[in-house]
Amino acid sequence: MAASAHLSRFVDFGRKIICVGRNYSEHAIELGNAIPERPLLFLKPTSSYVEEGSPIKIPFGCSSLHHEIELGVVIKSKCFGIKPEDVMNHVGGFCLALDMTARDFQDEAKKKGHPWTLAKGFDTSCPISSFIPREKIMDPQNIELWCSVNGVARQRGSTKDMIFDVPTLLSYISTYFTLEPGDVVLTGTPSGVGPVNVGDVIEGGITNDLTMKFMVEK
Ligand SMILES: CC(=O)CC(=O)C(=O)O
Ligand SMILES: [Mg+2]
Repeated sequence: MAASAHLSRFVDFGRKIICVGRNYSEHAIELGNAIPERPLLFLKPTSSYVEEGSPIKIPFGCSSLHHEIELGVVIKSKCFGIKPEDVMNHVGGFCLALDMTARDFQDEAKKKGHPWTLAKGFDTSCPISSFIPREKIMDPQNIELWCSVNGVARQRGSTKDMIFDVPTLLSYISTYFTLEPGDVVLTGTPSGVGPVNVGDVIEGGITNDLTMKFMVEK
């Protein structure tokens, strides 16, 4: 099956998008958050997906939309309660994603102890790259991710610096959620997150490999 066909399958099937927060200590610190003792999870609806060629839209009432570049892991087979040493057998490949975050909504939710659903799950909050087959990424803990806005570097980080590595994350998630083909796990963002405005162009990439580009619109 062609790589792009695989991508449209996971979008069309409407599977889960499970996100990990605060998985890089520098990022947790830059936003004044504690380093988590276990993975911090939240969900995005599948209506948040946006592919290259379509814009990211600033949600109504948001005055601080932030980019967060992240490595995504695409699940290929159903599993539940899987050990870290076995869980990679259920990974079909990877993708690059932006966990677009309405930071003002999130700050308000955090203060009130409310969920992050609006801040993280609005339409177009999950821009996603083409599918990267598993064989192209031999070691998911040695990937350099970058993000720029209007050609100016904002984020650059290595997946070596994740607090919880990919097998640990997937195993933890599978303790509570059945992972299914087409599910995507966003593994958290390195430091350097920041605001974007109407007309900005966000580019993201994996060094020496894939790039993706998205315009920001009202
Ligand atoms: C503070 C956050 O928004 C957490 C998050 O999404 C992350 O990637 O870290
Ligand atoms: Mg994130």
